[in-house]
Amino acid sequence: MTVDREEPVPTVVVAAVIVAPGGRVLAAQRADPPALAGGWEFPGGKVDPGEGEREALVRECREELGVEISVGERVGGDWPLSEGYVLRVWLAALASGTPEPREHLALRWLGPGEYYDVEWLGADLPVMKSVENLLAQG
Ligand SMILES: Nc1nc2c([nH]c(=O)n2[C@H]2C[C@H](O)[C@@H](COP(=O)(O)OP(=O)(O)OP(=O)(O)O)O2)c(=O)[nH]1
Repeated sequence: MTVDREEPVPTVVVAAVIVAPGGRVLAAQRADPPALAGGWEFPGGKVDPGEGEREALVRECREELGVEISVGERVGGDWPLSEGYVLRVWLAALASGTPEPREHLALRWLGPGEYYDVEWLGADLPVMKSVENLLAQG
């Protein structure tokens, strides 16, 4: 009998790529920690124990931006983050409200041609590339 060494379960970070008419996507500038402050990401955060991933996405967008979203299709699989964390990403649309930076330094809507105008966090740059391809397919 072989005994598999158990893989530690990674913490899941969920993020929403909120897409608005014209292919605009919402980027958010992190306020902390110091190592990440100033970098741009997609709104989201860690899934709480017992919470569903889409549920966490809706909660984080409510807390961070003051908006309600509807969650659409998944973007890719597990995007690598630092050790012990994985990033899972979904497309989303605004259902109600106007995003405001409650926890971020700033928000920016990036239209096609502007997708790389911000300093994306390392994990988010390939996500942006994948989103660009998805949106180009229509
Ligand atoms: N939310 C978010 N986090 C990201 C992205 N890309 C990326 O590398 N991260 C990293 C930054 C953080 O180390 C971690 C997410 O932590 P967080 O601070 O957003 O989580 P949280 O809102 O649950 O915060 P907290 O309760 O732990 O303070 O994942 C992204 O696109 N969105």
